[in-house]
Amino acid sequence: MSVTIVQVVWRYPGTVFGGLVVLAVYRSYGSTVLLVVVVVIVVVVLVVRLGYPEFWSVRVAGPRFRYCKRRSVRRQWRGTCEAVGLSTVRVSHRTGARTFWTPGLSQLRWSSRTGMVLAARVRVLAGQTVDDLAGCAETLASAFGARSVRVRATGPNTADVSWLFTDSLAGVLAPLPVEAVPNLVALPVGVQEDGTPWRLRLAGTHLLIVGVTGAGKGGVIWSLLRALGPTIRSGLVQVWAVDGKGGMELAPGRPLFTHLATTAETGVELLEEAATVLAARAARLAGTTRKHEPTVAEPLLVVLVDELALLTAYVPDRKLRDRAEKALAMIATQGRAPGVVLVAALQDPRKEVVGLRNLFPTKIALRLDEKAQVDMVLGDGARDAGALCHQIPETSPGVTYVKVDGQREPVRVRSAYLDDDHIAALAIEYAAPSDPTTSDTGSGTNDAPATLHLVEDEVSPQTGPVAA
Ligand SMILES: Nc1ncnc2c1ncn2[C@@H]1O[C@H](COP(=O)(O)OP(=O)(O)OP(=O)(O)O)[C@@H](O)[C@H]1O
Repeated sequence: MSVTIVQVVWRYPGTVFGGLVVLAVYRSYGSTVLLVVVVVIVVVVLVVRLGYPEFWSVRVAGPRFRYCKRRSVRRQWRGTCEAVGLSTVRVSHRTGARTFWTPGLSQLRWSSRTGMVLAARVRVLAGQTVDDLAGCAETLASAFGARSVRVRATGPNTADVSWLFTDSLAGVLAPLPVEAVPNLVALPVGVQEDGTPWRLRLAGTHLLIVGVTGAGKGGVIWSLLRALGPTIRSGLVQVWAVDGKGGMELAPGRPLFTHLATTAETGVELLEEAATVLAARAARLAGTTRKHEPTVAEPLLVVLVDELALLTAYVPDRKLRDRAEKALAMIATQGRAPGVVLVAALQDPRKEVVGLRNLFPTKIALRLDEKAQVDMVLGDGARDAGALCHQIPETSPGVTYVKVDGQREPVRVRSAYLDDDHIAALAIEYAAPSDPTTSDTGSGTNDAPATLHLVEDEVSPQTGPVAA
């Protein structure tokens, strides 16, 4: 009997406490006072709930929801595992007793309050793999009323499991604060669906950004440029941009770019010049270091190409196309170590459009037309692992799946959005130092001159390396 009472108190502490209070008031003051107290409480609750909905949701409903969900996951974990086939039964040879073994659940906590993400560490049983756990993700989500469940391997038999109860990527994300000393291997450009920042590596990689027209490639590019702002202004990073659409996309940020090419011809010349810089750097660095440290004398060179296909697949002049492909291949295959990074945006991921796809270590896939394109961009198995780019609604530009370095599973993220005013302010605040090597006047969409000199020939004294 006493065990049953303890169990009831343990299971329903709020109800038991409330009942005891009601009983105490009734015994001490009688039924009239109890009625008055109940009416006052009901009125206060109704006034707060209807009159102050935000306060109610933040201070009352939210904490109650989090408390109940956490408790129900903890309590129903074993039963749910049994139901989805993650538990095993072992029978003792000696006594014949049956024991249920369930994957261990630990560190159960709310990792993001705004994003409503309940996270835990799960250790699978001997004979199981993290893939077995991931295979039950949908059932684990519906069992606890979550929108989705993400399973991320942290070891051969452990995984971080996250229950997502709301879509934290539903709203437009305002431009993020700019860090005074940007970290070139973790630039904040948006938010991940668990509410944590989405940070992009730039140094030592190449970035491919793919999405149909209107998918929000611009949001990713401008967020990246914003995060780079202080390094662009100080000259530690130079952005050489090619806008295949005649400057329509990138021209508003003209002061940020050391060079901006707006035609196929000048775009190809710019790529070739970047390849020349790369070759010179590589020859100089050969045998001394394998890692480029950006300095003002030798900055990280970001070759930004918006609509890559306009330089490759759609150029009618075959010679020009071959030159573009040759320069791109050189940058993509050899550019990372000497600090020449390619960031390319593209609408159509088909192989004939970009044969270089596999040379981009970081791939970002926004909304795509067909499900077959998901694996084309993010790699084999990405769609099965949860990258549903073809299901991103048109009403959610900027929502993206990305393979974060070191993670097997694609992560759903959303880039911040910069409107025209933000871009104009960005261009003024973080304008690149004027480059005496170019005849570019910096007014609008001037193309890069046909011949650019090597950056290291013409620059001011070296400053310290950037934080990386
Ligand atoms: N991160 C974002 N958050 C919210 N809205 C966005 C975001 N990025 C873009 N948008 C909206 O979507 C529209 C299209 O975005 P954008 O021009 O960046 O698409 P795109 O993929 O570059 O298309 P295209 O290839 O045709 O240039 C923008 O005008 C803007 O209204």
